[in-house]
Amino acid sequence: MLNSLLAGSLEDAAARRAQRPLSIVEAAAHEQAPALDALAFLQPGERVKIIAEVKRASPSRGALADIPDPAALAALYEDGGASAVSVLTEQRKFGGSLADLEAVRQAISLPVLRKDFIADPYQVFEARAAGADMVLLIVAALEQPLLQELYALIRELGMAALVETHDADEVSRALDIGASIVGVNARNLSTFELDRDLFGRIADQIPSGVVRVAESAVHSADDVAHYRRDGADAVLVGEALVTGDPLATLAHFLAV
Ligand SMILES: O=P(O)(O)OC[C@@H](O)[C@@H](O)c1c[nH]c2ccccc12
Repeated sequence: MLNSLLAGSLEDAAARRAQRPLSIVEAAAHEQAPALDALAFLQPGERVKIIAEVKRASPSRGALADIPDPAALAALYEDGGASAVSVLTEQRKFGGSLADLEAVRQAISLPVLRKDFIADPYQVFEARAAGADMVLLIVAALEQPLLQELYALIRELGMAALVETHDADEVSRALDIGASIVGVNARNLSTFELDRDLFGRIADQIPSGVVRVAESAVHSADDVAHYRRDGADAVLVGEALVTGDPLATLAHFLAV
C-alpha cells in the first residue's frame, strides 16, 4: 500500500509539474515569508504538544469528515491550544490538496506541516511555495541517500522535517540524517495494522534533545496519557479531531 500511495503522489506531482515547472515553483518557494521554527513550537514541555491534523479521509477508514473550510478548522485548532497543524495534501486516498495547505497557512500563526508521500525535491519546493514550515518524510518510503537529500533540501529552505519511523532500524536511519523531530507511527503504512505499544518499545532509542512524536490512533485522553508515559513530547491527532468537537477534544487531551 505504501508503494501505491507513493506512486500516486509522485504521479500527481508530475502532472502539476507539467503545468508549473520546477523553476517557477522554486522561485515561489524563495519568495515566501521565512518558515516558522517548528522545532521551537514543539519543544518538550510540562504539557504534551499536539499536532492537529486536517484530514478528510484515509485509505484505512474511508471518508472521515466533510471539512468545507479547512482554514476555519485550523483556526479552531490554534484557539484550542495545538502547537502545530498538519495538512494532508495527498488527493487520491486522503482527499487533501495544496490548496488546503495554502488556506490553512493564511489563517493561523502556528507551523504548518505538509503531510504527503514525499519522494521528489519538487514536492519539497511545492511545500515551501505553499507556505509550509514542516514536511513529512517517511523513512520506510525512501532509500537512505534520497532521505538524506530531501532532508537537506528541507533544511536549506528553512523548514523542519517530521521524520516518520515504524521500527528501531528506521529510527537509526532518522537519527543518522540528523533528524531533530522523529515520529513513530503506530499504523504500519504497508498493512495498516495498528500497534499502540510500538512507540513505547522504541522511544528510548530516540535521544533527549530530539522531539519524539507519537502518531496515529489517539482517540482518548487515556491514549495521550499512555504515550506521555512512554515518553512522547507530542502527539499527532487526526481522526479524533475531525470527527469530534475539536475544541473540547483538544482541551481534554491537553489536560493530561
Ligand atoms: O487519524 P489518526 O489516527 O489520528 O492519525 C493521524 C496521523 O498520524 C496519520 O494521518 C498519519 C501518520 N502518518 C501518516 C503518513 C501519511 C498519511 C497519514 C499519516
